Amino acid sequence: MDFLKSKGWILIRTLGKLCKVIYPMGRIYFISTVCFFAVLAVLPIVQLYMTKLLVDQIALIIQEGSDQLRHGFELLSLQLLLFIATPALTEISGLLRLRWLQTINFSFEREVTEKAMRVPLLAYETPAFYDQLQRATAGLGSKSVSVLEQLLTIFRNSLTLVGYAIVLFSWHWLLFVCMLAFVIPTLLAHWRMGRSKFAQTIYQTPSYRSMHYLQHTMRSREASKELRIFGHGRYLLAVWKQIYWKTAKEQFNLEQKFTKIKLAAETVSHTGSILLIGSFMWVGSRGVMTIGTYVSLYQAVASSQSLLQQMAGSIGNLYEDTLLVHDVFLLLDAGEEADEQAVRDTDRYSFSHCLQTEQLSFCYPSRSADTLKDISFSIQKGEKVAIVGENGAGKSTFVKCLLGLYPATSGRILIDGEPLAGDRAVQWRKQTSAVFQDFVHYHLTVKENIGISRADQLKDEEKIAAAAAAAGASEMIERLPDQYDALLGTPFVGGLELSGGLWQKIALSRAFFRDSDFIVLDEPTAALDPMAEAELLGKFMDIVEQKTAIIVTHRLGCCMHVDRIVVLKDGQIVEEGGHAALLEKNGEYARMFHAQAQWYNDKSNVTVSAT
Ligand SMILES: Nc1ncnc2c1ncn2[C@@H]1O[C@H](COP(=O)(O)OP(=O)(O)OP(=O)(O)O)[C@@H](O)[C@H]1O
Repeated sequence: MDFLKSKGWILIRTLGKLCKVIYPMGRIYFISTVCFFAVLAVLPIVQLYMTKLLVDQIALIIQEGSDQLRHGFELLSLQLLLFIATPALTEISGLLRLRWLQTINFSFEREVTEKAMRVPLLAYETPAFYDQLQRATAGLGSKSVSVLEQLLTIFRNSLTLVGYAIVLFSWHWLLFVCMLAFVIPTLLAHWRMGRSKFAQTIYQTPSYRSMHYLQHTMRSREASKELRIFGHGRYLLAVWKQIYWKTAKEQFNLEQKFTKIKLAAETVSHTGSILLIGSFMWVGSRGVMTIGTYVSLYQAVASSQSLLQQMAGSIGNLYEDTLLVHDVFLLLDAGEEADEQAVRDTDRYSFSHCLQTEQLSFCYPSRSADTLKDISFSIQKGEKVAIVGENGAGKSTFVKCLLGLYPATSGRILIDGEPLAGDRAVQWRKQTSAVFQDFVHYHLTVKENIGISRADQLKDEEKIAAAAAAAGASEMIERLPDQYDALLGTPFVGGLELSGGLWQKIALSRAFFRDSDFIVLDEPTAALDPMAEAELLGKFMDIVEQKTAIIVTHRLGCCMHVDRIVVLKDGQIVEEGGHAALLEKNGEYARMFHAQAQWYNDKSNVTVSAT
């Protein structure tokens, strides 16, 4: 908000930057659009001159008779040409402009999307980032285009105005100066309105996000079941309605306030123009002016007044839109993780020894207390470790730190003794693979769902089939009508919906498809049936044989297969060791294990006693 204070400077800088960014996006369109605008700017002046010639010629024909007719028809032919040329040029320039604007829109949409994929993951933990992203999504392309259109309109109107100014100057210099003075109140009104509207957009962004969220929830497939069972649609609708009318009222009030100011300003401007035209009538009454001159002066005053009003509006809109574009440029200039493209495959770093953390602490930006506290941990290349602990212990957060997705708030994460940051973090991620708890259901084909973890190998059908087999998904895929080409997800025509467990198998296949040294599986069997879980865990060690693997799980049965178990509690490691050793220790792990085992035993007891 600081930049609201230094408004003029921001405006100039942002416009300069916008032109610099936009020019390379379509040089030909840029130059041709400017040329067309220049020609279209001159045409009204030519028309004004033509009107004067025609009116004077008609007066001559009335006075002198048919001798003057021939020249009159010549002038009419020119007038016809002008009538045809003006709309033709307008249409052609409109088409050119459309193509140019499409190019700009595409480039900016792509930039914002790429930016969203490149910012550090931690940005997604701050509401300010979502606000900025929402504004950018709501239209960097269209706002930039609007800025350009305003600029071009101002440029075209200025050129036309120069023509009118010459006509007015030719009579008296004071005429044009008066015209300029009359429009100053309107200009100030639009300028202030532009600034206020921008401030309102910034202020209302969180409300807009809330509205979008509520609308999405009420219309989404995910929430549709609960909405019908719990019937809370009316409640959500009422919340949405309250926010909608609050923001709408604020906008209406602002518009109402400025409508009054604009009307007052325009009244001043129109009164001034009428006074000027009245003065022409007075001069005309003294016989100093031809009828043609009177008509052209009248037209020059009326048209330049309308142009100046339009320009005042355009300047106000330009101001508002430029501030919004500046806000989006702030997002585009925000810090990024090291550039994935720049960290080339040839720079690929090979994990050879050990991943470790030294007194690692991590705090989410929205929280005051550390989620991970002072964790010192290491995993050797090839080792398989299970991380267990109660809900909220910090398991998922910890593995995200190990994957280089979150940076340490204090302490260090080291890969083969080197800190995990910058290029090294990007290089490290190229060697990692993961299945997160909230893995994505891509509404793409089965093949794409599996192969996008190595998009460059998407055509390797054998490898895709092998990854599916490793995750126990082959049989299910082969039963689908189009097998690996089947489209998943019902939102699109022909899409198939899978069960939760089958989606999880697809997510596992995706993780296995990626050639990675390090793999993290966060609750990989949560949605699997007992048979599928047993099958996956049975061959898990074979699948990850060559890899370093971490499995986060609440199903403690699978801990028997790993080399080491780490128990997290309140963001700290409280126990570490093998299954047997931890049971013998009779601590946190043993307590959790027995709680689960007892449940199975109790059930089996019930079954036994019942039979
Ligand atoms: N994005 C976030 N922003 C703020 N706090 C978060 C965020 N994600 C998780 N937390 C908090 O961090 C703590 C640890 O969460 P985490 O998901 O790492 O636990 P977990 O051990 O994986 O839990 P579970 O077994 O339920 O999956 C919790 O108190 C949680 O509320």
